[in-house]
Amino acid sequence: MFDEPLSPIARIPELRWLKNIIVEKALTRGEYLLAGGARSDYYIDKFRLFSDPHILRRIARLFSPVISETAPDVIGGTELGGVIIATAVSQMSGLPMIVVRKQPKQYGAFAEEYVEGPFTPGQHVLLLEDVVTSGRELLAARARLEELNLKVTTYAVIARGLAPVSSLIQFSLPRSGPKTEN
Ligand SMILES: O=P(O)(O)OC[C@H]1O[C@H](OP(=O)(O)OP(=O)(O)O)[C@H](O)[C@@H]1O
Ligand SMILES: O=C(O)c1cc(=O)[nH]c(=O)[nH]1
Repeated sequence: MFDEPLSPIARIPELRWLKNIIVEKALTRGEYLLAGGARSDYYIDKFRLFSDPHILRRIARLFSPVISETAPDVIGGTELGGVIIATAVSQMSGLPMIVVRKQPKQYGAFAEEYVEGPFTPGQHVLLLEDVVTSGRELLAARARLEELNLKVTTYAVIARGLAPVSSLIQFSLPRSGPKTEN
């Protein structure tokens, strides 16, 4: 399915690379309000990663063992960053892609719908998110798909909080450094 599938062992240095590239390119320090309402003194600016085609492609490849293990019919992406990841993974895997909006579209053929893209009830969706902190956005997106009778496996690139969500890496800073306050 993939041009050069990564074995589980090969993934370990790749995950080290992912952590290093986050620190090098995407980690910023300051006082931030996060999507879930918590405050944090660091922020992972994921678009600094996804805007680089080489980095995005390499992140997408990290999902190849996840796809082999879960065998989804469709890749799902959460608005906005999850859609970028899902698109890259769809390109890599050849699997079709659907998107889950934060708010329903107000017009057009999909008015009032949260989910766009072709699917069949009963299909298995691998729903991808970029960064998970509380898990609220990802679980809301998952519920939207389940309402449409889809089976869902959720997976994030980065989990930075305590939410019980599978992810490529769990990112945290040392205790003496900045941390999220919930
Ligand atoms: O786990 P949670 O506490 O729900 O927070 C994580 C959410 O925060 C980010 O969304 P944001 O609105 O920053 O991202 P976007 O730019 O991708 O829309 C991220 O993409 C998740 O959707
Ligand atoms: O929880 C968030 O809103 C969040 C944290 C983070 O580090 N990066 C991001 O894109 N969102």
